[in-house]
Amino acid sequence: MQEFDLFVIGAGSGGVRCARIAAQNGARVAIAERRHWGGTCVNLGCVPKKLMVYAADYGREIDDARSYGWDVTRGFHDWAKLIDAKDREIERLNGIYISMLQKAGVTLFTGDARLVDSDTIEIAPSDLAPEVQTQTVRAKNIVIATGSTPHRLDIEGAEHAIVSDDAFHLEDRPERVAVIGSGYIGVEFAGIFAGLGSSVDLVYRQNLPLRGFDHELRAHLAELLPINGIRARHSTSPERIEKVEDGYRLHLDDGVVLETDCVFMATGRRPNIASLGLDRIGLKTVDGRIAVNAKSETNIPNVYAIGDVIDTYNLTPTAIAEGHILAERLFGEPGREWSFDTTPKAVFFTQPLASVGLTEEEATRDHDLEIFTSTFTPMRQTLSDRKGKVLMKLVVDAHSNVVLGAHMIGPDSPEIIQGLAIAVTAGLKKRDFDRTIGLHPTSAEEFVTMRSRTRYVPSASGTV
Ligand SMILES: Cc1cc2nc3c(=O)[nH]c(=O)nc-3n(C[C@H](O)[C@H](O)[C@H](O)COP(=O)(O)OP(=O)(O)OC[C@H]3O[C@@H](n4cnc5c(N)ncnc54)[C@H](O)[C@@H]3O)c2cc1C
Ligand SMILES: NC(=O)c1ccc[n+]([C@@H]2O[C@H](COP(=O)([O-])OP(=O)(O)OC[C@H]3O[C@@H](n4cnc5c(N)ncnc54)[C@H](O)[C@@H]3O)[C@@H](O)[C@H]2O)c1
Repeated sequence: MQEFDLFVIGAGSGGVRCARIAAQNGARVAIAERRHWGGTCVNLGCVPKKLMVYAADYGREIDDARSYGWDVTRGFHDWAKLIDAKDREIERLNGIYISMLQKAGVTLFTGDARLVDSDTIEIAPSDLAPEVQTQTVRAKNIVIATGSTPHRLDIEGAEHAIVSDDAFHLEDRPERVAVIGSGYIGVEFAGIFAGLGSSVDLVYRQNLPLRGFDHELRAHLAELLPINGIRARHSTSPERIEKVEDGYRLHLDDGVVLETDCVFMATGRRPNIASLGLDRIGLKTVDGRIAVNAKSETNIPNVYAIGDVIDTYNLTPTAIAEGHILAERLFGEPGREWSFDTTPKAVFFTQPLASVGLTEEEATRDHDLEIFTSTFTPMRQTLSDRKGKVLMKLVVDAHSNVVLGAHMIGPDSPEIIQGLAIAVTAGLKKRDFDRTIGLHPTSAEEFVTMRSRTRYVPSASGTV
């Protein structure tokens, strides 16, 4: 039987990084993948999503170019061509992931891996390689990096709905789409479909989209939805989906019935733990996720878990960081520190949103706050008369002057907030922002020229 120092289950963002760094530190490493090399981000997540966001952006840019003197009209968008080009790019990336692992000396297994006991793994044939023989191997350490899968609501007719995995492979673009859920995926795909010409309804339970983001940003996003051709159906939940001759009817609990060609459930994801044989070794789970401590350790010595399967941050850079730290701790020099608390986040909507640090609602629990905001029309939109203002916001501790959070909705906000994430991670003060000279003319310079405080917010706990 083959034996390894480390066996990684799942070749996604976290697993690939963990395997590569461990192998580069001299460990004998193997990795198993059952579906697609590179995992969700590369195949059914960040990468294809961003390519589709770009596709939608081009349509608007063609419209706006006319105001700048270009004699162009928005023609027909060829959905099949986009999907084909996207698939070719992803195939290229799959190859890069495979060769990167091989170059690092990692042994690759294609198939469905499960635990036989705490140091034995069985790899059975999967859809990616139905012809392979079942194999059993041994490993001193096992990392579970199996990611997550879209969750479907348990309502009548749920089988008629698509989830994000399907959205990347639709043969045609639906003319009418009803998106359920206003988290990351719901908001991003509402923007993609509307941008490409579909008629979009966004159905969500709360009064504002994107729970968890800064309230002021969420309110601003709610104003931008109709400007971008999206009908917000807020404060309502889906009851059932009915198949009708020319599509579907989505029945909502406020009595509204939406006629649509496609119901898209963007209602969260669940960790992939079902087929891993966790019960067999007594591995502890909590609410469907693998329970780990701050060192990615499970309750079974030498079995670790990272990424979406632990359901903590559920982002690619955090899965990568967890994999890297773990590999260095097990086989190398534990080196760098990573600041998970200041993980920046972005939602790639038509006017993207991005945030780093605390929201006003989070910060006010323990801090007296000074809030700085700026709302303006970006210069690029002035000639084109495109609607939709930029909102920028700094959340500052009133006593220490430390910038606790930076938030923005508007063009290029993810690129701008990535830079500001360094400042927030470094604990810089508002006066450091103030002494920074602007880069003109940009939208970003507004972050260093917000001089007048918009409001003072005393701590909600009243104890500061
Ligand atoms: C539509 C969408 C858009 C997203 N956009 C972004 C974004 O813009 N930015 C961002 O930071 N994050 C984004 N994410 C989230 C990001 O993709 C995930 O957080 C990230 O991929 C998690 O990495 P992971 O390694 O934990 O899991 P994954 O990347 O999901 O990898 C897990 C791998 O394990 C394999 N596997 C599972 N079980 C087994 C088994 N038993 N045997 C063998 N292999 C197995 C799976 O096939 C998969 O390839 C997006 C997600 C989605 C769905
Ligand atoms: N840009 C990015 O970084 C990015 C993009 C896409 C996905 N992701 C990651 O993938 C994860 C999954 O994305 P997601 O959008 O599916 O999940 P999410 O948790 O962000 O949003 C889920 C949505 O479904 C709704 N919902 C859940 N149960 C419901 C019910 N019973 N009835 C009605 N509505 C219900 C929620 O209210 C919410 O609006 C995200 O949390 C994020 O970590 C990140």
